[in-house]
Amino acid sequence: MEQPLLEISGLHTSFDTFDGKVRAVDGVDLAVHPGKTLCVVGESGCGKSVTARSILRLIEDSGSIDAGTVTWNGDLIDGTGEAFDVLTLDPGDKRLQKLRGGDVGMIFQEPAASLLQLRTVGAQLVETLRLHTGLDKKAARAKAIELLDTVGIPDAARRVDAYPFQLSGGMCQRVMIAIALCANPSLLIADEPTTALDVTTQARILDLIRSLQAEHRMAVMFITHDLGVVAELADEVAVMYLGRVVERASVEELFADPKHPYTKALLASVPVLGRDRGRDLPTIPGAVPSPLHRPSGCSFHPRCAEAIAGTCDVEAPPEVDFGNGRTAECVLYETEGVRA
Ligand SMILES: Nc1ncnc2c1ncn2[C@@H]1O[C@H](COP(=O)(O)OP(=O)(O)OP(=O)(O)O)[C@@H](O)[C@H]1O
Repeated sequence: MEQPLLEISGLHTSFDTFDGKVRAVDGVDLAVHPGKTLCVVGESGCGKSVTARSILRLIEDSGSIDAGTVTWNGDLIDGTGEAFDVLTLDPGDKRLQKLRGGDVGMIFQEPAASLLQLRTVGAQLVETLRLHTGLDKKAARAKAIELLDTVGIPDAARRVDAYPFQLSGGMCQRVMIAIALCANPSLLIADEPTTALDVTTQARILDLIRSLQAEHRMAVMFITHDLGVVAELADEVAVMYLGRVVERASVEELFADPKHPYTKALLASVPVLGRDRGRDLPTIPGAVPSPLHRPSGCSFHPRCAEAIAGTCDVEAPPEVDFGNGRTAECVLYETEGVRA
């Protein structure tokens, strides 16, 4: 397979809280390839957002990235420089600024919280454009209007002077996408960007991301708990549970032959039209435990339908490597693959 654009290895991120140290991300390995979409999926609280924010070191003061590497190969791939570890860069390093909002665009779940409410969308776009592209004010404004038009904002020449509070949630999300795309990023990190939107707007935004990706060969890391979105968008999938990636597979393999009992349970809880009407869908018993009270052995064992007493509650599960980038962290496959 082609060299990854971004490689995360052994990432540990934690937060200091009154109740103790929360190990939100507890040894994550991931790779995103140029032009491909990696979907990171899992229930709320599994560490998806903290993983995404750790990539650009956008972690609150109470948090710290304790270990791991985040290797950016973008400059190596496009021939402008070397690969480097984002986590070891000095905070003032130009490469970090170039990544944030430049080579890596980010869109978040709540556009209203990410956009400045008292500045026009045009001003926010122009500022980002000037920072990353060096355009003068007039050219940046023209580009801002063009971008708003690209993301499907009707009457962009007028809306460029609107304030975020004058726009609908779907429009604000499109503005966020326009800002994220300002500098033609090689990677777009999208953290549940459509969760708060109605299904029609959601479908439009997914279409938009897909078409922009096809045009620019942009890689996408898409965080979601919605397996319907995964089926539509993903090339590769990483399933996260309690701060770890418990299964990695191509989207076809994941849906056709899920390995980890957690993945199986997630898939079983999605309705299938024509099959599940009038039937109760299985749900995963219990809830994701707090990382403060991590179960012993395999973290999923208290909720697992296939847990083996005396093993899964005692021993950390092995990471089994099935080849071709497919892995599962589960003792059930110990004899099938190679221990990674
Ligand atoms: N600033 C913080 N202080 C303390 N704990 C935090 C902080 N941010 C996140 N966490 C904890 O880290 C864990 C992972 O959170 P994260 O937001 O990454 O999960 P998620 O899988 O993205 O969930 P969601 O889909 O709800 O966003 C959770 O237990 C969360 O409570």
